[in-house]
Amino acid sequence: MDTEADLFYRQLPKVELHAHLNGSVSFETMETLIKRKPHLNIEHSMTAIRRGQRRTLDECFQVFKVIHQLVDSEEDILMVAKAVIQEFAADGVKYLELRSTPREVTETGLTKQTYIETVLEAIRQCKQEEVDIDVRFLVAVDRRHGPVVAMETVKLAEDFLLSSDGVVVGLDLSGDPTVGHGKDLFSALEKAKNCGLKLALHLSEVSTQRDESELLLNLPPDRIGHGTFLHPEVGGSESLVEKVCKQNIPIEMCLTSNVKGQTVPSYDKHHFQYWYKRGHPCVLCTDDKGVFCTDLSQEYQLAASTFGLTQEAMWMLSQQAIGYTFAPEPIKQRLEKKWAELKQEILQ
Ligand SMILES: CNc1ncnc2c1ncn2[C@@H]1O[C@H](COP(=O)(O)O)[C@@H](O)[C@H]1O
Ligand SMILES: [Zn+2]
Repeated sequence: MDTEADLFYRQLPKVELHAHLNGSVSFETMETLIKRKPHLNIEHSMTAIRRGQRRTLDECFQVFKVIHQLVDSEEDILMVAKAVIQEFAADGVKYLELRSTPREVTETGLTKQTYIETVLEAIRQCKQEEVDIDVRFLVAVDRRHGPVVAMETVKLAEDFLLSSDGVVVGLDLSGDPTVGHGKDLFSALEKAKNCGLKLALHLSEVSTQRDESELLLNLPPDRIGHGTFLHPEVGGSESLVEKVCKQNIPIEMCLTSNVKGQTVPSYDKHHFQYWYKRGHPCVLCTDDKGVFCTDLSQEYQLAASTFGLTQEAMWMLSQQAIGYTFAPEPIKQRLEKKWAELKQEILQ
């Protein structure tokens, strides 16, 4: 049965800024995908990491390979994206920045261009169906694919920035953090920034990325994903912390993802504590709600119970996230208004 706290966190209006499309596919949608492609012999246990289970980060990336086999056509992408948007809305998310890596699949005729178009179509259909959520899209660069692909992806993202009516707002850098070096991607990222794309970069997700983060912070990114190993206590450095603080770069924090992916040893050791205590901009996110079996309400509740934060403090945290979105000013004002209207009703 739901407790009063469960209800509060579900009702709390929320902003989700770090969600990978194919990592966000729910159990129910996965069921449909598995049934559609029985020849692949994929079981649920291969696409999600359940309660109490842990995986190495490397094993997490194997999971994405399996999911990509299941989601490989325009039809799949449309279904998955619509379902993910509806699920976030049902969880009380009022503003969502979804990110995904455009893929090409010869067998199904999928191109990177149609991949993005299909995600945008899903966003359009949800809007038309009056799903109560504002959705924007970040085109993702998979670091494993190297500088040439990165540059191509930036060009594609730039086209959509100009033609998507404000839906495409930025660029994400993600993929296995143990592969490649950010120095090879610097010029692509710089180009993206110069053409007006906002940058949300996975930084210092593992401990071996110190030099890379030092370099990429010079861009600077508009938001940081994870930033798990930036501070000196875990092998980062004062200089990294100083760069992040001076430029006041918000950090996207994904508690369950980091604990299940074992880059953080336990919830109470999560670096949210370090940055939150300093009053640094922090935003709670899910990362991959399907793979890690979570949702944003749960992440808020988890942070509150782990770090002893009041409902008032959690309200503040969700409201402040509006300021860290890549949405234009009028949208931010609309969200602020929504939060103000709901406050009396929800926060007693
Ligand atoms: C767990 N921490 C993580 N660290 C880095 N990259 C991650 C990630 N979780 C997901 N991705 C990135 O998102 C892709 C899946 O969604 P899309 O196919 O793009 O929608 C993964 O292949 C990886 O590149
Ligand atoms: Zn991520």
